[in-house]
Amino acid sequence: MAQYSRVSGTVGLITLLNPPVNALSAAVRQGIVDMMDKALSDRKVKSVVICGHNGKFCGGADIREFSSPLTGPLLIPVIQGVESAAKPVVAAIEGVALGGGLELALGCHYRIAHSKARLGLPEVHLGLLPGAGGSQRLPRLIGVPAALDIITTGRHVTAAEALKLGLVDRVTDRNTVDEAVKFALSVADQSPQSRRISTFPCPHHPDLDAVFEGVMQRVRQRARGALAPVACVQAVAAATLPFAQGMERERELMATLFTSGQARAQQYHFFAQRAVGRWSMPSGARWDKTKPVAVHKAMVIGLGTMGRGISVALVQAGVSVVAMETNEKQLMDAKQAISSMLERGAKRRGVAPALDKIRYSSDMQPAADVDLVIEAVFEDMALKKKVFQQLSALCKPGTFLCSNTSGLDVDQLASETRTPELVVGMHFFAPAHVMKLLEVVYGSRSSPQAVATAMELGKQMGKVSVAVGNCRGFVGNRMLKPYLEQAFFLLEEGATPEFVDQVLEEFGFAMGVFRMSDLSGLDVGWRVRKADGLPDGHSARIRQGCRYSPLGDLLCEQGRFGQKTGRGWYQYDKPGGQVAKPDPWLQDFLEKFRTQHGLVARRIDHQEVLERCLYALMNEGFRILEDGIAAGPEDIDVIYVLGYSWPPHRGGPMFYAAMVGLKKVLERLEHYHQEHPDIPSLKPCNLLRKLVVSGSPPVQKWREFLQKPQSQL
Ligand SMILES: CCCCCCCCCCCCCC(=O)CC(=O)SCCNC(=O)CCNC(=O)[C@H](O)C(C)(C)COP(=O)(O)OP(=O)(O)OC[C@H]1O[C@@H](n2cnc3c(N)ncnc32)[C@H](O)[C@@H]1OP(=O)(O)O
Ligand SMILES: NC(=O)C1=CN([C@@H]2O[C@H](COP(=O)(O)OP(=O)(O)OC[C@H]3O[C@@H](n4cnc5c(N)ncnc54)[C@H](O)[C@@H]3O)[C@@H](O)[C@H]2O)C=CC1
Repeated sequence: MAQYSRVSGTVGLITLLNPPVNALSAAVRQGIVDMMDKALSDRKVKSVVICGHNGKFCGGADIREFSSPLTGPLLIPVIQGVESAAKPVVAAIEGVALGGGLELALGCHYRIAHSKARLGLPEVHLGLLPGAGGSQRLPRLIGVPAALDIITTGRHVTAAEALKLGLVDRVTDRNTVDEAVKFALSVADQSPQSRRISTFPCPHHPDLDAVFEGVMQRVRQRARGALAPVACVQAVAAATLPFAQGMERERELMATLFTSGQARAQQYHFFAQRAVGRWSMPSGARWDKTKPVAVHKAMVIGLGTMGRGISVALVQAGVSVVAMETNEKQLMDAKQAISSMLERGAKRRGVAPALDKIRYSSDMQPAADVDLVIEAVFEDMALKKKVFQQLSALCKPGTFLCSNTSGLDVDQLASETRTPELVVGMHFFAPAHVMKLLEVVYGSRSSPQAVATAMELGKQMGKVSVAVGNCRGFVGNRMLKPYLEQAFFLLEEGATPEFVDQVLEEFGFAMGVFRMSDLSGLDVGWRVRKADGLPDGHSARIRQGCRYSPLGDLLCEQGRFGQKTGRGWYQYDKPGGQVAKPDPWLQDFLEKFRTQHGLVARRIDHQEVLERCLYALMNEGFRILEDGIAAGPEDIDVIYVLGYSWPPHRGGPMFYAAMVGLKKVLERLEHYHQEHPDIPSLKPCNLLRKLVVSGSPPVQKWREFLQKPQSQL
């Protein structure tokens, strides 16, 4: 709803009221219409201010309403009503003006923003475009190139930038509503006619065609099959037409997006990201019942790829860090790398680099005086156990001990300490200062407070933290195993790395499985498999009664570790080279391998690659739910979109399974498992069968079918 009052004698003040972000629900839209009528019909009122309750202008349309038929007045005529008002209307922007919120502000005749306000049109992240006139008014106000940037990236603009762009008329550090009221008084006698953005011509640009062409090319490349970014460019292009025609084009494009599965997937992802914050543990411990401990000082142990990024993320979150490394050369390199990452980050954010927040050490002693430790040494259980023993002896009581292990048993690490309740996994993703995902792994003895503290610290670092149970590979890497396995089997059966990657990239992954493996380094998994007892030079294809592909191990035995060695599933022009090219050596190697094992290459099509890789991965997702390792499908989907480049417009693997149809997924898995009975990951899991028998309920209802995991505490 919206509230109305008259202030300073002649200003009508309309306050949007729909906590927490004053989203434009049907009631709010109706409230705007009614309160505008009131203000316009009140003779004493000469001008109007629109603001938001509780220091937040407006977070946009109410996204929850998108899944049911639209009711109440539509936003487009509501905004048109504001713009066509005969009395000047001023938007007082505090907190956020996003999406429909900014579109409403663009319908006002003046915009005053608080210096800390953020403005933006993030609809593209919801699979939509700014469909309430935003794609038509913004370019008219700030020009096509700047509007294209804001609309296609969905980024938030600071008040300072908004002022520079001409998006707002004034920025203030004072009470924004008071300033807006003063401003409204000062323009009360002026006609708003010349301030109606819909009447502005689209600003001239010397080469608009080239601008659109360049942006469209970039957008298509980045979109990975998403429709919304492309439609955003098409909508802005229509701003060069007369306003009414541009609005018609915006409406057409919006209607296509609005009813697309992609928009549903991206809106699901929006709420899933928020849902994972409401974590719970098998013991019944929950997010709202457990207070995290504030972390002021942390230690990072091991300054390789991960330790460096984690240190940067902590410093940028305002935590003091002691960064520790035993290898002298690594320590020197890390100092340089961390400083330059901090400097680049600070430059981007327009602040001074917090270099004084980090100090370095080559021994463990400083662990005695920190609130939390994150261990990031090699993925070697014996080494990690030793580190945890040392920490247990050194740390003050209450210090949280965390491991960045990619998949080792957190309980085993905890059992090396005197305080297993303070041990959790904090599994970051590379590069750790950039990637938004953090898996927080609770072991059987982790305390709720340790989980809450790690979850909160993740949030402080700008991550989306997902609490997961303890098992080999946790959620993300556990699901990756059957996916990788299928890709290897497909090579054995006749596919090429280029073909498998092409299919997966067309699906929307940023990188196919083989390019991704080359980038991460093939040796990482190889070392883990060797630690598990994999004998060197052993190329057996059946292990413990199940099919096994030794291809990855054989490549490593040849020193082909991927991009870093210049050779892997592809060849690169040099070690560390970026451009992957098909390697004739690999073709030859695969042919010899097939001959050696009596395999005959067959033609493998697009559908088989996609189904075998993705359905095996989803099947493991169902098992993870069945085992209670993830609390719900949303957790898995957030992990896959934010950590493994699953395309957001496909929601995540569990959402995608529901979109494809659980019955179809089940049938195809049954088919492939019949063809390959020695591949257990293709055997459909019981939960999938149960859901199909229950009529394939929507993903939001799956939790009702999950058994409550047994409390391990
Ligand atoms: C047949 C079809 C014909 C079709 C024709 C179509 C024509 C239709 C024309 C209509 C055009 C309307 C177009 C339009 O207006 C589009 C939009 O505005 S889409 C929305 C754009 N806005 C956003 O994307 C902002 C989303 N929110 C955020 O980014 C953040 O929440 C925000 C920065 C605002 C605050 O962040 P933070 O403080 O970190 O809080 P949370 O993120 O945790 O949020 C708190 C709480 O609020 C919920 N929430 C936030 N925003 C919205 C929202 N816009 N709608 C509903 N709910 C919202 C959020 O989910 C949290 O609640 P939980 O319960 O925890 O989930
Ligand atoms: N590289 C990746 O993409 C990811 C790795 N991880 C995990 O993070 C951990 C670290 O991985 P990376 O950074 O890739 O390894 P890395 O090999 O780049 O770095 C490990 C560092 O630890 C140092 N180190 C070894 N023993 C030490 C000790 N006792 N004390 C202090 N430092 C010691 C090494 O000298 C080296 O600099 C592993 O457990 C790995 O599985 C987790 C997520 C992603």
